[in-house]
Amino acid sequence: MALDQVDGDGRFDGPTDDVQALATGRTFDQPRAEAAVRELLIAVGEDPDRPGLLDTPARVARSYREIFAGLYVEPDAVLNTTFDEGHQELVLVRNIPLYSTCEHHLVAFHGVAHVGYIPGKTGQVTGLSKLARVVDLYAKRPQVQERLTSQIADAVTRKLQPRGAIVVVEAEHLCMAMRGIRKPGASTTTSAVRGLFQTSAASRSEALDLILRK
Ligand SMILES: Nc1nc2c(ncn2[C@@H]2O[C@H](COP(=O)(O)OP(=O)(O)OP(=O)(O)O)[C@@H](O)[C@H]2O)c(=O)[nH]1
Ligand SMILES: [Zn+2]
Repeated sequence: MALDQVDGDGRFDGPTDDVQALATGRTFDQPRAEAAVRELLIAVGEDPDRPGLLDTPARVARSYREIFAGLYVEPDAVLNTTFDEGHQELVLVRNIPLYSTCEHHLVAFHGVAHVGYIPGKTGQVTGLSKLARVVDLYAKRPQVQERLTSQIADAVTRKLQPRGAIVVVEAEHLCMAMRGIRKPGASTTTSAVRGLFQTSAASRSEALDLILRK
């Protein structure tokens, strides 16, 4: 499967077979999104026919296509690429930049994700970039931070069958910064642990020490 043909924005450049293997069955409706943005501009009291806004509906629609690219791709498929390294200890990718969209307000939350796992008996590992791709694809959906964190941990557990998986997400929610309660700088940390990290406090705290080390 040619996963590198799935760009960060979810566009497919590969042959049809690859698209079928990865597609979720959802599609993006560009004309409908454009019409909705035009309606929204009218609803907020703007004139969508003034020169500065003429291209805005099409532009915003394309932007949504990119921001929600993870709706059209099956994230698990990213983890189909594995290889046998016989490695039996922690693999941890820290500080994976993350941009997602709060499903309550459709504004951004952004920060970093840390993804770690201890390979299963066979020592089967995946490419490091694949962990970042899974983060990216689940982030590019309407989300809440808790679900995003769990979905990443569950995908790693399902696909790699590791002895344990741990995911920590640290993010700032613009819905709490630019509006509403207006607390810029407030940071939310969520974690999801699976397998050994649930049962062994020592393994969990060792991983958390490494993850949160500055
Ligand atoms: N648990 C959780 N809450 C979130 C997340 N993103 C946004 N929220 C919260 O979702 C809640 C939605 O609350 P509502 O009362 O329905 O909406 P609202 O009137 O716009 O709320 P305010 O943001 O407090 O103005 C808010 O408290 C947000 O802070 C998230 O990822 N996880
Ligand atoms: Zn929000």
